[in-house]
Amino acid sequence: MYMLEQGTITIHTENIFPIIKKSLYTDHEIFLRELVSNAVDAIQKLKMVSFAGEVTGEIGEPEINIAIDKDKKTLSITDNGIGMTADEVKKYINQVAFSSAEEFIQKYKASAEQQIIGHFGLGFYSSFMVAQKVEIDTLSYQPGAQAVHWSCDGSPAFVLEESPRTERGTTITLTLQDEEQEYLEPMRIRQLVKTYCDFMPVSIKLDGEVINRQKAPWKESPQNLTKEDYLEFYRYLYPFQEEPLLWVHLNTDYPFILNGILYFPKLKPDVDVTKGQIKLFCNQVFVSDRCEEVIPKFLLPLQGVIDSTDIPLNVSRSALTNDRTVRRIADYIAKKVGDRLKELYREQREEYIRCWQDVGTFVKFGSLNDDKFKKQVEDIIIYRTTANLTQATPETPPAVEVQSQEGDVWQEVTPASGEQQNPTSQYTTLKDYLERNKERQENRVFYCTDEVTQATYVQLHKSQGLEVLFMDSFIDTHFISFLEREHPDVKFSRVDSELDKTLIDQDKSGEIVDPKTNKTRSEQIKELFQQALNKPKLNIRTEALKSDDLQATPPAMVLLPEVLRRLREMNALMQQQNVEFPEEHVLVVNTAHPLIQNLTHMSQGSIIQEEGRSPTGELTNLICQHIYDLALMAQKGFDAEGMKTFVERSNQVLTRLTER
Ligand SMILES: Nc1ncnc2c1ncn2[C@@H]1O[C@H](COP(=O)(O)OP(=O)(O)OP(=O)(O)O)[C@@H](O)[C@H]1O
Repeated sequence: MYMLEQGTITIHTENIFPIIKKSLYTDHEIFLRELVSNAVDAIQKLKMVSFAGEVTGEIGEPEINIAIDKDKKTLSITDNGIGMTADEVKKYINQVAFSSAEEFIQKYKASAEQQIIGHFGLGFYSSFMVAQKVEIDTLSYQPGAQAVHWSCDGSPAFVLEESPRTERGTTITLTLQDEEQEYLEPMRIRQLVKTYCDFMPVSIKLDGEVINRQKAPWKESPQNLTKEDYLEFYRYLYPFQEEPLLWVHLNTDYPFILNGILYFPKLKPDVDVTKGQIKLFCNQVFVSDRCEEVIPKFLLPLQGVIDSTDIPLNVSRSALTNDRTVRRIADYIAKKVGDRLKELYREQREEYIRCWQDVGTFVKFGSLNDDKFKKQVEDIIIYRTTANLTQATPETPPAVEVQSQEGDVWQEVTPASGEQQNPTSQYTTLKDYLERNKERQENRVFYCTDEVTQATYVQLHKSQGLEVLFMDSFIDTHFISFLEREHPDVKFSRVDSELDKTLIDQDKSGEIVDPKTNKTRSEQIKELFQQALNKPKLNIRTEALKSDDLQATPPAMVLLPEVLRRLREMNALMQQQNVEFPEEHVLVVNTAHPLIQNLTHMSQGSIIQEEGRSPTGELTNLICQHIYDLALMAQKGFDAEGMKTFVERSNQVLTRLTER
């Protein structure tokens, strides 16, 4: 073989390879991505010169072949791309590749300790991380080109000679180092190709079998993809996961190039919302599983793919966070997500409602964190309400979306899966709520944070025509504070924080004064409870609650004023623990309830008795305590002692009642 040249690669750092190897200690496997990327580039360059009419004849089917020779301990990557002439090898390999190697090391040292995303674009020399010897065998597409063979054993010395190769293209052969023999295992190579090269647009073969997918759906135009295509791609990316709720296809080339598909997953309580799940690609080459820097914080739980050549990849993560383009990309993503949600709200309301439970969390979190996003979505934030906004009865839920005359409220359709919320649930925006209720409760919002424990309170409001919003997702506590800042004139009260005057029957308190004691009925009841409960800090109030069905209203209710409750919630948050239910709460005794009325009659019988044991008086006390416990139950659970007392007292009361 004719020797063309023997020489040393001009680099300024003596023996660059040990440094490369050490710098990238954990990331050796990426050499394959780099070599396959070069092969894809070579094929694309050939296509370009062929389009330009510079190639005579057919260029054939482009492909990349990976071959393993366990005996020789070699791994080779062959492409039928553009190839290189001897001069090009000298220029691109000896000079370009190695000067970029040097540059990389300088950069790497400068940002020591800093993690660099995916060590992307390290290029040809990264093969020295795993190889003790690297050979290039190549034939350029140029007419009459001489094939050449280059080899280098890891020292700066190289050999360049003529090669008998007759096929256009390039073969890179690595003789693997002893400790890198894992790359002789076909399984390992398959796994690497699947990770890094799955969506590269050229078929990659191992032992004659194509092992990559090639098609990158995010590069397609959204018009060409069906719902099933998106779902299929999702299942491929995240096998064994529940179907995503919806997706956003990103597609822009100005002012930066960005493609991608982002999926809204169904949120799991155990999901780590600080850890991104989106895969970052650069020109269909996988770069990293982590690209938190590029995604707005509130969208981190999204899944899917983004692909951009405009994200700088060989910089530290902190540099990336501060990069202007990256910040603009993050803004763009937020905007696109907002647009998609608005579109869904406008065009597929029932679908929007179906997803709201999960999507709403993103939207609220985003509104809290991103002012621009907030402005975008503020009109599409919805709340489940107690209002009956349509005529449909629960037995015959409509099969399609029903809009009211105003066009601003709607009825949810029966969800296909059946596991969604109550099909008769209705939703409203805050704006519509305020508008609808402005006559009766201007600038006042009643809300419920727990449908089960606050059921009595909700029922009471509902029965008097007061509309209650359900704000029961974990983010809502913060979100209510946010809404209050946004709407300073609107007052938000939880249903159990106070009694609106609408709920109280002002006439019924029309008081009969007992001639014997000179006290009103209400005063007697209050005293009765004060004595029975003996809690100086408890504020006992008597009110006649309005009701259409006396049995459905409670005999008593515990109220915790909004301010007090929030203070307590804040303390709990800060101390990371449950804070005791404050003793300074309000007990409203419902003088209109038959139980309370019976109680006064009963106690009157006992009060006038002479001092000493009074069985009726004791029973009255027990019942008062019991009524209080029942009311308290809506606010807090029992501790062990409380539970024991409650059960014992229940039995005692029942026994006494049956004795009579
Ligand atoms: N398989 C190949 N076929 C043809 N030319 C190649 C091949 N591999 C490498 N080259 C040439 O060698 C040059 C240097 O490659 P190297 O991988 O170091 O850097 P790069 O591909 O230019 O950039 P990057 O750092 O993004 O990988 C390439 O630009 C290309 O001209």
